[in-house]
Amino acid sequence: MRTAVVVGTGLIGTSAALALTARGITVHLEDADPDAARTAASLGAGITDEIEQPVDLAIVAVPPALVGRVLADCQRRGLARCYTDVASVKSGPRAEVAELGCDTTSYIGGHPMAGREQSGPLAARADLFEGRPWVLTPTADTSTETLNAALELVALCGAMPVVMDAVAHDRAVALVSHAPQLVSSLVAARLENADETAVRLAGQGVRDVTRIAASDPRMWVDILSANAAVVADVLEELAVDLNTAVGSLRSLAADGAQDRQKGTAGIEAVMRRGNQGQARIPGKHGAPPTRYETVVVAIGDQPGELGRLFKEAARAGVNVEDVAIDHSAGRRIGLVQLSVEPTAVHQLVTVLTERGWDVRD
Ligand SMILES: NC(=O)C1=CN([C@@H]2O[C@H](COP(=O)(O)OP(=O)(O)OC[C@H]3O[C@@H](n4cnc5c(N)ncnc54)[C@H](O)[C@@H]3O)[C@@H](O)[C@H]2O)C=CC1
Ligand SMILES: O=C(O)C(=O)Cc1ccc(O)cc1
Repeated sequence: MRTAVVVGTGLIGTSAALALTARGITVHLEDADPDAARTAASLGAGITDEIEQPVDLAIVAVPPALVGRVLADCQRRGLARCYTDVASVKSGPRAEVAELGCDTTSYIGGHPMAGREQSGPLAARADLFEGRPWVLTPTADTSTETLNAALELVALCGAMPVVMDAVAHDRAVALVSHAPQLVSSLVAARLENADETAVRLAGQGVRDVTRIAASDPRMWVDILSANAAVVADVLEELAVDLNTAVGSLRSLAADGAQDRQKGTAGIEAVMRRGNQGQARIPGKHGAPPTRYETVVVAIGDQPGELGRLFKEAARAGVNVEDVAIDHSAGRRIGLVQLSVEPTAVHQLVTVLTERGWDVRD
């Protein structure tokens, strides 16, 4: 691939454009909002010049409900030889593409499984898709040239291609992305009118569960509208589990020993099922799930502390797999949780302690 056009230069379009530009591809940028295209260009994602000859690949990165119309328009203008999109749902856009009479040989559905809570070009990152699955949904119509162009796009973005049927894709993302988004928002919504004294106690657990509750509501209305029935099915099953958990808690709160035993068994069962499900989530770069151990280090709330800590870990020959920081309410220290391979814990704790760091048990 030598040339491409990104139509819709928001978070996802600009991230893809940055990755392609970094690999020497000439990327044209278009957006219904000229400011968005100009901003993407100023970030080094490509150029806003008119397209004079059809480019190798057009990447349609607009909200799901617009994919069909925008693709039809791009094909009418003869922008590219091959076309793909990045929408978070695949069945609706596929049906619209067919209804609008688009050329289905030169179009393949796509969905990179990576995102951020923010929207727009300023939130874009060239490495957003690095090591992440990127679903492609070819049909019997899809030409080999189109499939190959999409596979090249995925490779150039550092992602891993996963070929799926559109309906299976929508069911899968309802489970692993769309329902979790709503659950995160619902948990965060409980905090809306909560007492300040309660919210101040928030620790890493609630931060983890509510991180994606900061997402853009308009984008999620678009995504959920396009997969509403399937997500409703997932949440209905969740509601059954939720009611069972409530029943177990009521039993635990009751006086009788038998009730309490039943409650304990119920809660233990749900926790164990959760352990099993969580253990199935793939690790970094799609590797099998890895169990990391956490080393907690207290650091002063001053510039450079975190950098110094990472340097010490590197000097100890320990790879930090993940990091989270818990700020102590009202105190000027942060508790840094370094996730490392279990075999590296001893070495890291020894080195950090020797060098005067406040390592917590
Ligand atoms: N945000 C996320 O975490 C992820 C989003 N996606 C999908 O990527 C697509 C884009 O989402 P984001 O980049 O997050 O949204 P965004 O809101 O950051 O960007 C969308 C862009 O499309 C432009 N646009 C709207 N109508 C247009 C039209 N008719 N012609 C040209 N441009 C038009 C908007 O002006 C905006 O700049 C959506 O289909 C979304 O489902 C996929 C993976 C992750
Ligand atoms: O933030 C995360 O962990 C995500 O999973 C983001 C995300 C949002 C929408 C998508 O269609 C794909 C990925």
